[in-house]
Amino acid sequence: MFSIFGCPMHHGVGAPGLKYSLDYLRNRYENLRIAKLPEIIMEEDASTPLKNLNTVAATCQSIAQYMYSVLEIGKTPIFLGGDHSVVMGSASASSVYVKDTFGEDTGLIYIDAHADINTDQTTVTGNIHGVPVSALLGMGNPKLTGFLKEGPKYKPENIVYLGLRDIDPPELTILNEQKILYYTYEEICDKGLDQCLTETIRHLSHLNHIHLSFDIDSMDPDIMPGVSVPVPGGFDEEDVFLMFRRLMNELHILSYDIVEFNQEYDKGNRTADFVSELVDFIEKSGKN
Ligand SMILES: NC(=[NH2+])NCCC[C@H](N)C(=O)O
Ligand SMILES: [Mn+2]
Repeated sequence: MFSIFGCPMHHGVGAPGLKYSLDYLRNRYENLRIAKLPEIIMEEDASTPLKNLNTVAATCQSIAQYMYSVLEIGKTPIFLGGDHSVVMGSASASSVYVKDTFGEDTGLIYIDAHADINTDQTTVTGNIHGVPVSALLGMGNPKLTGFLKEGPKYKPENIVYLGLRDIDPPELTILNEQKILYYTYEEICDKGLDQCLTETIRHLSHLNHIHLSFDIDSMDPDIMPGVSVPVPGGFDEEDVFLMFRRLMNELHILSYDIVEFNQEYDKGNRTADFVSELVDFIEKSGKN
């Protein structure tokens, strides 16, 4: 059984459209009349380049607690953003739950145009949705590395990225230093998506639990314009359904995120409709 819930996080990027985008989905689609966790607004100080740090941290902590309780009652979470900073809450919950319950590590599949692996030392924008993966690795500001439990939540060898096409230079250094497996969109076009999925599946097949985090900006903004940080090129609908179908059939997916839908930039509800269809697809394909 699935539990679908969301958080209209926007303080990780500061795009105002994200504030109402989750409500837009909730009002428009019957399958998305979902539980909603609020952003928890905190007092901020100016001691860090990370914008809205205390607010994002408090909100991620509440996401992590809610998600952990969903996993505890045996449901499969499908979590809707908000900006991608929310993955620090959701993916932390999956990792801590799996460690507490089975004593095992969790894997992370990150489908995104961006690597989101800056730190407070490397970020140019100061937007926290650009740093969550380093936080999950235990790097960067300590306010972002202790959700539910102190310390790293994922090992670099248990992470795979699919579809990167906008990597900041310091992010490339971190990806290579950490020896994280990543497929750029260009490489996927060269090799073929099926081959890259086969390799992804092989790389993660030793894991019994995987968190799948899907950023809509991994898709071509000409097709899916409703995102805050569009990058030219990217996946189409068919690619995304193929990825989800194979990953769901051939790996053990414990939990899902779908993030970064921004209604302000959508055209003719194309992106909104797709979010609803993707949730439907996951629910129908899910074996549980
Ligand atoms: N989840 C996203 N859309 N992330 C975009 C990050 C963009 C850029 N790399 C930054 O650090 O700000
Ligand atoms: Mn992202």
